[in-house]
Amino acid sequence: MIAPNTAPASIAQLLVSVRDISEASLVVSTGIDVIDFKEPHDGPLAPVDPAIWMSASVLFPHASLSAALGETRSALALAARVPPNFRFAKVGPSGLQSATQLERVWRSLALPPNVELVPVAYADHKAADCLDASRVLASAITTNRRRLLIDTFCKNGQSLSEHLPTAQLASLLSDARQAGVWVAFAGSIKLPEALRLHDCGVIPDCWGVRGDVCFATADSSQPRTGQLDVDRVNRWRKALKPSVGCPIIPESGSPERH
Ligand SMILES: O=C[C@H](O)COP(=O)(O)O
Repeated sequence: MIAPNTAPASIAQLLVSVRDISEASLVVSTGIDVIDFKEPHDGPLAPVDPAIWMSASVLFPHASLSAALGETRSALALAARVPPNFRFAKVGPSGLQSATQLERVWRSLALPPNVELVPVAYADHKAADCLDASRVLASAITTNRRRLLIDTFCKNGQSLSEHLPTAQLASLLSDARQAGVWVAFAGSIKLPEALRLHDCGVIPDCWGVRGDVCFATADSSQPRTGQLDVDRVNRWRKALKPSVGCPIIPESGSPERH
């Protein structure tokens, strides 16, 4: 077992990426923690149409909502359009090769005051032409960010732990925990892989999934472009939180039903 220096969270949150209101409606009552809007056909963090964000902000006002904003150019263009009651906005670092560049982009995002930036690090950072996860984490810590999502840039079926060995994931988690940074793991992660990491004591604060909660597609390397399968979402939710009922639990408040 690889034990991070500080105690891991025993129950991780679950973020599920959806592409539209109909998929969001399917998951809102499943007990997942974050509903993340992302267009899986267009890349690792592609934004959906901002009109979908607006509808979600009205239809699911009590859910923890997240928007993928893409990489630098689209994130800068879209940040101000994220609805003020969204909780998170995820921004990718591709093409940013220095901490100075990365931190400048983060600073320049005109997000509404209560929408928290979730900086993203790519496990396959060379393919994304950017800093590696430990350097993105270091920037997050020095600029007092509270969140980090470690994802994969290439969505070709290779998962997070095929790019980063378990010991490295444990070390990133340990460094993040010591600095009080919440970490989500994503990147073509399948439930058995998450459970294996749990068994090793490598437990992030949150798991982010898309491909593993979709119906199979004709192209097995692209499961994330399939249709969302609520049974698979429930399988993840039950595996992570066997005793939790159906509420979405805002981090700062008490459970609320929808
Ligand atoms: O933020 C999480 C991602 O949407 C995960 O997507 P994926 O499981 O298809 O890599």
